[in-house]
Amino acid sequence: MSELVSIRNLSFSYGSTVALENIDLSVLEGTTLGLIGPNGGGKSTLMKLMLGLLEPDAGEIRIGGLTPRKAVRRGDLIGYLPQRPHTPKNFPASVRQVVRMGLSGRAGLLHSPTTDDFAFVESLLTRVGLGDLADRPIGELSGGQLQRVYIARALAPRPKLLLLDEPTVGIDRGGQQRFIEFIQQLKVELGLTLVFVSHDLRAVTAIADRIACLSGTLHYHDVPDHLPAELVYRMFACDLEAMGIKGGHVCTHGAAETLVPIGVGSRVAS
Ligand SMILES: Nc1ncnc2c1ncn2[C@@H]1O[C@H](COP(=O)(O)OP(=O)(O)OP(=O)(O)O)[C@@H](O)[C@H]1O
Repeated sequence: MSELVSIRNLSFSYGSTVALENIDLSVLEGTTLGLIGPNGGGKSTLMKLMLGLLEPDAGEIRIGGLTPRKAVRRGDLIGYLPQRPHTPKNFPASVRQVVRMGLSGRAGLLHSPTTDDFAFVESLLTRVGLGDLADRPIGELSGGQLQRVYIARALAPRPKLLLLDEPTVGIDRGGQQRFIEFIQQLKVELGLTLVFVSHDLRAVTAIADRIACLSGTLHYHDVPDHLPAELVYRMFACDLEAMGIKGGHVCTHGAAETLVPIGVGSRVAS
């Protein structure tokens, strides 16, 4: 598997507030990276850097070998599902029209969407379970249905990488489970690579091949099964076992703030 996202020695500050320091991360093609961390840990900042909305102070990010800005401009590399997509009430567009808007990135490459692109949108509408609602004004949809519209829109240009920012916020437990199954299925069907930011440890550990834990620096980058229970307890004040999550060994480091940041492929020692 080749590396689709490569982050090397990345640092970023907002003025005097250091948000990210010396981050090394990689995401292999066809895998899912779950990004976790406490509030203010730098997850959103990393997303913004990956989308080219912020520029690193030091280090670099490459997506498919390109800088994030170039990767976004290419149109068919990165899809993004924002945390709470804004839908103006009475927005005068149908579900199909909103999903087709996602083709504009790809159209930038090809000048105008092809019949093939439109056919792909139709197949996406079916895949996300909105085939019967394609002509419905989006103002009439439920929150869960709207979320599917925006996933389909993000996938319309056929990106290799889909960035999901807290996609299960505001969804009930059953809905979260269905969403996880749904996104896993889409990933397999479309051959996607996913980066999934979430506070929902259950969702992240269920979906991710690897977990990255950020709190200014990188505290963990490895498979979910080795996630140290102690690290989770200190960072999130919650108990892996009580949550029914299969966690790893107990971490012997001190408080989260004093944990030693780790490098790519390694994990906090037991
Ligand atoms: N626009 C901004 N200006 C100044 N500081 C900022 C700005 N955005 C974020 N920060 C700071 O950068 C740090 C990282 O914030 P970031 O939003 O990336 O964390 P996060 O992990 O996404 O948090 P949360 O889980 O609460 O969404 C925090 O200290 C935050 O206060």
